[in-house]
Amino acid sequence: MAATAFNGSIGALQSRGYVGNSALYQECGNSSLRLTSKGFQFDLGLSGKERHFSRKRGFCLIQASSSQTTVSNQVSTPLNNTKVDSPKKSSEAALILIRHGESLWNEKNLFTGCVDVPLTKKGVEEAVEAGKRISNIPVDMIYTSALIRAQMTAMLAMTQHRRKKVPIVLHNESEQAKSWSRVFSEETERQCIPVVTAWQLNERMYGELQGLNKQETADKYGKEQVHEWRRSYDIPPPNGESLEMCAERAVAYFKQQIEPQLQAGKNVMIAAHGNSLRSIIMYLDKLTSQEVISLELATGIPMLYIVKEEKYIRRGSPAAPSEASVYAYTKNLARYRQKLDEMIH
Ligand SMILES: O=C(O)[C@@H](CO)OP(=O)(O)O
Repeated sequence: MAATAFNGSIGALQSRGYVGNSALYQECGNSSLRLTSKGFQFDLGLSGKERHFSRKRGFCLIQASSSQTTVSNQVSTPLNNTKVDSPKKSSEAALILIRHGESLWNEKNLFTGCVDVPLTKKGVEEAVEAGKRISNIPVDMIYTSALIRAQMTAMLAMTQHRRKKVPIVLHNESEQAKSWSRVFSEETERQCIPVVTAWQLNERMYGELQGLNKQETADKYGKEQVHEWRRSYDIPPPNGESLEMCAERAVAYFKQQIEPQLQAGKNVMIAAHGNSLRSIIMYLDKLTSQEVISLELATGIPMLYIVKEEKYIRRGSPAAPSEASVYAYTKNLARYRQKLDEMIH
């Protein structure tokens, strides 16, 4: 793990969220302190009180925490020898994926596919909870499927966002719809998050299984056959889409419409479905058709990726809004967190 120079105090690191509940401080030389926290390492120049603190304790472990961290050692440091405060253009971006909360047909254990079923009360609560987990992560654009359960999830999640920008569904289906939904204030537009709805992100079309009970179908056709229909890569359910067919539209849409936004540094949230997201994750994580069989997504759990130099770095699910380590992933996120804190306090 490479250490990096940081021009600031320990307090500054703490307030930016790089140092959380547990950190290993180690003196290295007269005036510097090496700090290891959340899989990151920083060399701190010390002055006065801080030098005294480190001398006194030498090598110490600060109070351990119960909060889990999703940082992995893949990323050595977010700072790259740059001051956190100095703004620098970067094409790093955050990508949040959320499978919709529980729907009324999830609850009844029915194959849903492209049938447009709303959320249950539990699904609403899951979406709100998901929103809390990502409430500190910047969102510039939202993509949802054309189905109400994904749209409800996105909107409910955004009610929890600290930045309080207003998600606005774009209506580009006709020239009239476009012109009738125009906003005439640039300032108001800046306070909005465009929401693009796309059928290509819809759940995989389940064909003649739509509306059938999953357990009864397994009893009738056998557990293995039903598992093949539900999870295999290239075997479609009767008259429906296989995951491969679903990927042909969902991943193509992701590459054509969403990837360019990420490459331009926009932070994107996608609210979609078990199988359309499985196909996108297969692309992001370069999973094989064998590996994707065991990929299962829970309802209402946000997953974070950092997009850096055209690579997707999976960061798992932020455990809580106070999950400080999320902001150590990129300089932009660190700056955003700092600004947000300044705005709110
Ligand atoms: O019924 C569906 O549309 C999907 C998602 O709920 O089910 P499965 O998990 O079987 O792919």
